[in-house]
Amino acid sequence: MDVVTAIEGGLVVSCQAPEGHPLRDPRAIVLLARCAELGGAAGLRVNGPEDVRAVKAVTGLPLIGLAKVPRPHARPLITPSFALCEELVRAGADLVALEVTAEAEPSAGDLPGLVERVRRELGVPVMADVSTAEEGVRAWERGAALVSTTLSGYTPYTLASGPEPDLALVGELAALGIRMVAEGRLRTPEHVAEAFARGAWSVVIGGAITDPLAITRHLTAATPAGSRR
Ligand SMILES: CC(=O)N[C@H](C=O)[C@@H](O)[C@H](O)[C@H](O)COP(=O)(O)O
Repeated sequence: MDVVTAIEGGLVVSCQAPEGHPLRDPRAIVLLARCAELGGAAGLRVNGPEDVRAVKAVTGLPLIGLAKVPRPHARPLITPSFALCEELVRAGADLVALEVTAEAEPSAGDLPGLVERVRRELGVPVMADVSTAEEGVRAWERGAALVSTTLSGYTPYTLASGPEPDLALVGELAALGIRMVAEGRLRTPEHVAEAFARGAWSVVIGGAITDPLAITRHLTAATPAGSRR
């Protein structure tokens, strides 16, 4: 079965940990991936060729690879070059996630063109991480197999969108026939059900599953001791 079909109607778990996080170790990412697989995940989303290679060695689940490129005083860009896509595929990614945003385009170049090129030259489907409907439509028209709401709330022109996932964007683009992935700030079964009710192809969840540091902080803040800190 192809990777896009394999994740239809399922949960993809994003197993990532940034520099400085206690789980920033490929061995820890592998353990998170194994938990996700045992828990019934339909796929995995993994950052960087090193982690992709490590996870690929222990699971048969469809593997979405991305490569975050850090920037000073700004969020990292998601896979902003063909060379990074090539590395991810060499490491075992079945599908490449790359951003198609107006924010990245001035430095990264023609991102819808990159979608097309990756599909044609590397022979893998592309998940376009976008922040607006316009970006989603541009990516879809140039051959993205999936469009994900990953960056809604993270580009300067969408920062006002708040703590909830942008499920309205899922619904808006799914209504146009675009294969949509709901990603970013999903935390509850209700978020998951709502995403599918609005036409999502699949959902991606990261921190709510794979970041015990953030979950602990969130819960300690509700304790008397935590709120005194
Ligand atoms: C904005 C950005 O760079 N998002 C990244 C994309 O890969 C990851 O840091 C997120 O964890 C992932 O999108 C899942 O989202 P959440 O962790 O909210 O469930």
